[in-house]
Amino acid sequence: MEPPPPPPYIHIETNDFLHRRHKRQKEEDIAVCECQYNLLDPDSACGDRCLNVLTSTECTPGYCLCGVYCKNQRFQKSQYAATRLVKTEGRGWGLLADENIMAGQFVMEYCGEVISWKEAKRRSQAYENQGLTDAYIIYLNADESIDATKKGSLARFINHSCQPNCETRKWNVLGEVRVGIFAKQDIPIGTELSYDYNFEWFGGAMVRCLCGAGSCSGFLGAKSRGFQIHITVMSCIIIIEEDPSWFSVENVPLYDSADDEPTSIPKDILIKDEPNTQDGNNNTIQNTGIPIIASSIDFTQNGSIEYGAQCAEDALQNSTRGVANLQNQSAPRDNNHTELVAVKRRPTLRGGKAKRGMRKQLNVVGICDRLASEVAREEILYCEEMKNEAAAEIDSLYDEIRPAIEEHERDSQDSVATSLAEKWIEASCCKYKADFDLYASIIKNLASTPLRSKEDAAPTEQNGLMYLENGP
Ligand SMILES: C[S@@+](CC[C@H](N)C(=O)[O-])C[C@H]1O[C@@H](n2cnc3c(N)ncnc32)[C@H](O)[C@@H]1O
Repeated sequence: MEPPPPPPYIHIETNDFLHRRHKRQKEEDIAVCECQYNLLDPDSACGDRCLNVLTSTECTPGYCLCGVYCKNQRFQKSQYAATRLVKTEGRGWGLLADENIMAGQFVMEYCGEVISWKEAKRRSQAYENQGLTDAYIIYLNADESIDATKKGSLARFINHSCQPNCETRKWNVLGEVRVGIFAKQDIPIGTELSYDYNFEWFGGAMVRCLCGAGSCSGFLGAKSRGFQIHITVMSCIIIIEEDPSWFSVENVPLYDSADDEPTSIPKDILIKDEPNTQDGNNNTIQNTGIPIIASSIDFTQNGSIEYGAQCAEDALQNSTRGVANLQNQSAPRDNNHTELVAVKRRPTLRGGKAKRGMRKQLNVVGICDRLASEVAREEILYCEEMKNEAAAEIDSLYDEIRPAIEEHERDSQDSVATSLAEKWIEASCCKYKADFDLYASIIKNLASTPLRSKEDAAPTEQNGLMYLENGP
C-alpha cells in the first residue's frame, strides 16, 4: 500500500526573504577569479583551483571570464543531484540518491524562508505547541535562520544521521550566504542521504535519534544542547556531563539518558563511604574513613587481589545502598566520612519531564592516598592535571564567547562565530577526553593495584605524600 504523501508545503528553489530584502551586491564587492576557459583544458573553467571556489564564493555572471562555461554557479543554476522521496521506518520521509553521487558533489540547496532568530525562536515554539514533530529550521548565521516548514526545497526531507554521508556548507552567492548539502563521500544510487543536524539545526521537540549509527549521540541535536558521554566500563556507567552554565545564559536542560533507560546497570560507580555494616551475604563492609569506589568489598583483603569483572559486579551490587544514600540529600552528614560524589538536582527538561542527573566531584587526592603504587598515583595525578588544563582552556574560551551571547541575548553557543564555535567544540572534546582519561585511570588503578591501609595512607612528609594535602 502506498504511504500517504508528506504534509503539503510550497516547493521553492531560492530562499524567500521575509524580514528584509535580498542584498544587492555592490560592484566593488564582486569577487572576480582569474580562471580563463581553455577549450583544450575543460577543467580550466572555475574548477577546484578557482579562487572563488577556494573561498566558497560563487562567480557572478557577467564578471567571470569563463562566461557560460563557468562551473562555479551551482546554487544559482540549481545544479542539484537527482533524488527521490522515500518513506522511512520511524523517521518520516527521507531522500534517496537517484543517481551515483560523487564525494564533494553539490547535492542541493537547503531553501526556505529566511527569518530573524527571534522569529525562528517564536516559530519553533509555536510549531512545538501545535504538536509538529518534524522540525525544519536551521541556522543561517548568528542573526538569521532558514525555515523550510511551510516553504522549502527537497533538502527539507533529508534526515539526520550521526554518521552522515552528506554535510552542510555555507556559500557566498551574489552577496548572500546560502546553505548547501554536499556529499561527504561517494554515495551509490538508492542510498538515503543524511547530514548531521547537530551544529545547524535550530531544533524542535526532543527526538530520539533512529539513525542506527554505532556512534549515535542518542538524540537529534543532542550535541548542540550540551554533550553527554556515556562510558561503559565493566558494567558500570559513568555519566560525564558538561556544566551547562558554562555556555548558557540560562540553564540549558541536559538530557540524562540514565533516567530514560532504567536497566540493571548501576548508575554510579562512585559512592560515599559508610559505617561498617553487613551486606546481604553477612560480609562486613568496612568503614575505611576514606572514599571508596564502587566496591563495598574490602579492597585490602589478602593484601593483593585480582579484580576481575565478577568482582566489580559483586561490588556494584553491594554499592546500591550507598547510591541510595547519596541520592538522599537531606540525610544528615557524618563528618568522619569523606564525600566522593556530589549529587545535584537537574533542571526540568523542556516538555515538563523532570530529569535527574549526578554531578560528580572526585576526591582525587583521597583516592591517590589509598593507592600503594606510586606509579598509579602519578598516573592519576597527571590525568587530573590534564583535566584541569582542559577546564582552564574552556574557561578562557568562555570569556571570548560571552560577549557574543550577551549581544544576541541568546542562550546557546550558536550565536558565536564559527571559528570560535569550532575552538569551543574542540576544547570541549579535549575536556571530555581528559575527564574520561581521569576516570578510566582511577578505575584501572583501583582495580589492578593493591590499596594501602588507612594508617599508611595518612600523608606525611616521610612518604612524600604531604603535598597531596595542598592539592586542588
Ligand atoms: C528536516 S525534517 C526531515 C524530514 C522528515 N523526516 C519529514 O518527514 O518531513 C527533520 C525531522 O525528521 C525526523 N528525523 C530526522 N532524522 C531523524 C532521525 N535520525 N531519527 C529520528 N527522527 C528523525 C525528526 O522528526 C525531525 O524533526
